[in-house]
Amino acid sequence: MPDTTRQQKTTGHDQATRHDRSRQNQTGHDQTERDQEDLPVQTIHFDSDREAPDLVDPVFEVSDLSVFYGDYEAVRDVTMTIGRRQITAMIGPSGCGKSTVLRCFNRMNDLIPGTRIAGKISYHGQDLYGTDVDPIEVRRRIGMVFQKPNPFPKSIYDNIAYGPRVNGVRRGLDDIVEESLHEAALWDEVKDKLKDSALALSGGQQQRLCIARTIAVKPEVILMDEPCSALDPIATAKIEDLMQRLAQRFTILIVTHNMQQAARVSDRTAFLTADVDDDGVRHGRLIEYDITGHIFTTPSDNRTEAYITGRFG
Ligand SMILES: Nc1ncnc2c1ncn2[C@@H]1O[C@H](COP(=O)(O)OP(=O)(O)OP(=O)(O)O)[C@@H](O)[C@H]1O
Repeated sequence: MPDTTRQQKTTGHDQATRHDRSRQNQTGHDQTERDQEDLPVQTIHFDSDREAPDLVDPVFEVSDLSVFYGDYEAVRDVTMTIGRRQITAMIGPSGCGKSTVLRCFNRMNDLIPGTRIAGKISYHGQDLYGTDVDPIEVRRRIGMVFQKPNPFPKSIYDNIAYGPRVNGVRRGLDDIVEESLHEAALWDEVKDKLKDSALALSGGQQQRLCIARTIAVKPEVILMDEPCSALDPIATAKIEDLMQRLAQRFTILIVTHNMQQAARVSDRTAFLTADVDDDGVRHGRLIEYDITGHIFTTPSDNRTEAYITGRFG
């Protein structure tokens, strides 16, 4: 394919080096990579002026994490540190274990029978899976927003008030509801219909309602599992704007299939993929974890390069 048909992925990235790496990919890696010469290179826009965050104040430290569903080791040996008030994206091809890893951060996998982990996740230095840790309290501090908006079949008000009520809050609910809806950038759209059913909202509004519901119990961390995959581009843009604002107060981890989204919103990006062991079993692995700008401009691993340029996955 002539070079003129290739799009420049990011500013300042060396075309010759990229081409050389591509050749290595062709010869060096697994069969999931497609024929690179036939495919256009994907354009990922990355704001290169964005400040690179450091990890001086980690919220989570993950070491040698493996996750098993029964005997099946779905994810193997993940080690990464999650910075406070940063947005960390997890990207990678379908089935590489992104959601599996995400669910470990608030022990949601505990709810799936037969699931266990090996290795360690520390939360502010404490073993998240320690025997003295209450998983319910973990899920209050580390909230989750799912792929499909899932409001309760209740009023907008009662959706937001639900979590605080369960936690025993009886006073000041009106303020909590208003603040949470403000923080989720939904207040102006719903302030006159708080008693209406949440199910009457649009998909994008429902997802912001779910974010407001998560915020209402005052978590420190918000996990988002493909939060925009069911939304149109306008609703997606609103959620992305919202994430940027929420990151001033919350630590956010997001799983996304949308690499542009990871490049647009995240401070750090983890690239996972699945490889096949000698027994023919696929295991998810963390290939590369770095500042998002590095992942999308100068990835260290050929497989990351191949994935972000659309050559496999
Ligand atoms: N509840 C479960 N029981 C058994 N295996 C599971 C379960 N959930 C996921 N798996 C397996 O674990 C592996 C990783 O799945 P996971 O859903 O975490 O990947 P993913 O990268 O999030 O995929 P996708 O991008 O398609 O959502 C897959 O092989 C999947 O089939």
